[in-house]
Amino acid sequence: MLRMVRLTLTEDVEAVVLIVRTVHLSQRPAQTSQCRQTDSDFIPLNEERLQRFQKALGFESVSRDSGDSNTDEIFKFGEFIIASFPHIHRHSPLVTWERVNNLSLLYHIQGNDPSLKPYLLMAHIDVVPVTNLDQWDAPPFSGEVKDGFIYGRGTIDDKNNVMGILEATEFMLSSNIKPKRSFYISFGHDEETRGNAGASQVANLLRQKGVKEVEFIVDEGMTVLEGIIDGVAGPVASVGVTEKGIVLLNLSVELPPGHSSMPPRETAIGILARAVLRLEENPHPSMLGAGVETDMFESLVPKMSYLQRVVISNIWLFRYPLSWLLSRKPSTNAVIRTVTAVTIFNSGVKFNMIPPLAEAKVNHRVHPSQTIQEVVDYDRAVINDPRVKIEVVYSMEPHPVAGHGESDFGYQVLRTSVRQIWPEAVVVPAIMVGNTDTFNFLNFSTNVYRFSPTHMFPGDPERFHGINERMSVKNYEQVINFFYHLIRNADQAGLSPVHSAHPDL
Ligand SMILES: CCCCCCCC/C=C\CCCCCCCC(=O)NCC(=O)O
Ligand SMILES: [Zn+2]
Ligand SMILES: [Zn+2]
Repeated sequence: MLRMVRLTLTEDVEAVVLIVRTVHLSQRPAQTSQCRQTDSDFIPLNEERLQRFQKALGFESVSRDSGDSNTDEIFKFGEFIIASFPHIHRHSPLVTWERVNNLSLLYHIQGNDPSLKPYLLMAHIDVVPVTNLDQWDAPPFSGEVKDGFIYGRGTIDDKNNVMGILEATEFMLSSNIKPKRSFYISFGHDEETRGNAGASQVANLLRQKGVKEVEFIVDEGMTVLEGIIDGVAGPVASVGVTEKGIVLLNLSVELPPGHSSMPPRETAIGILARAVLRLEENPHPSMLGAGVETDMFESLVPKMSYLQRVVISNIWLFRYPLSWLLSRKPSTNAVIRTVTAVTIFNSGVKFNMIPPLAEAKVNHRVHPSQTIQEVVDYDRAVINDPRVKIEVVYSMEPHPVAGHGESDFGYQVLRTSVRQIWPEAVVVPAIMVGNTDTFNFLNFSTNVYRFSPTHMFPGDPERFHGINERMSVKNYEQVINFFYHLIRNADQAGLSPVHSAHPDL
């Protein structure tokens, strides 16, 4: 009897804690409101603009590995950009631009208020190679439109952002609109192979020019997600306010070669296969509750049912079941832990020779609550086999967390711009699960945001570096208008929105 009473009391106390915490979160201030709409605020996706994007997708500007890319195609894509946007490249006295290291591009657009610190927009002009050609619904370098979707490598990574930024800037200049705040645009040419010859050189050049600081930076990143986070209805604009680290490991096993008719009990292939299997079967622990993902879930509260609010408002209590739920999908799993991908596996010389060497590349994307050292130590313990040599090929620690509060100007400019294009969206801070060129620019600003105005539905995250990369025609129009609104909003002294989305968007 006594025990029963004690249990009831404990449950009551927990219930009160849950209710208090839930109420507190749901009382957060509402997000930005919408405002007046005028026609000059909207850039229609006419045939000319659509065709420019399709042509951009036609360049096979592929990066395969450091120093191994289609430089001819990348250069031609640059020439196409220069020829296609006359106000940016020829007519406007406000713009200075140059090629950097022959293949990347840097622009400066002069604003008329020198007291405002400039900002930086980034994107990259290279793409990853195409695989599984026979499974594409349209040729990957065609830019073909099928059932309302534009198909092609680069439609979401990252020619959408390159062309969207250019269209928005060209429209502004051709409409004789002069920005108040200066801005830079950087288009790196080797982001897909770590950006050492592209964005890194652009950063060096900016430093040489005496640029020490920018107000904020926006590069490719997380997206507008709909139906992807279980139980959350409507669009969620996830803005990467930090970025996962990366570590590339080379695992190798060396054993004496010999005749396959007299094999040893274990081969280098078998030993290495067991090591990578152990890594796959022992994922790094969930870091849920330790960082930005907590802010993300708390910002989602307005989109949730009462029961979900209770869970999200008390992650400390529901950490384990919530981690289990999120782990089921690769896209949500990537947000809560350091992930492990065995991406290359090589061995064997001849069918009747015992292999002298087996090698594998293991690519980790490191959660911001962990360090590279912790990840390598964990792997070593999991593999637990001294015959497997573990070498770090390269690594980068996770990025610092950018401000994402009510008074963080860059974040609010992004949030306002998103809400003007997707009025029903909730804007949430998030961890960028992939990597970007921003690591070259971290010394220029603490306000670094990784966001692509790509509207994604279930099945779409797999299109990154995958099969049937595509973007809807309507979404490409939103991309252009998102960047246009962002450029206009960055001119405001305060944070209140000035434009609203076109009704057709
Ligand atoms: C609970 C939160 C759910 C989040 C779901 C995430 C859905 C995925 C959406 C966007 C992911 C963008 C990642 C793509 C990375 C693109 C950049 C890139 O390729 N960089 C190079 C590299 O990382 O190797
Ligand atoms: Zn990219
Ligand atoms: Zn990519």
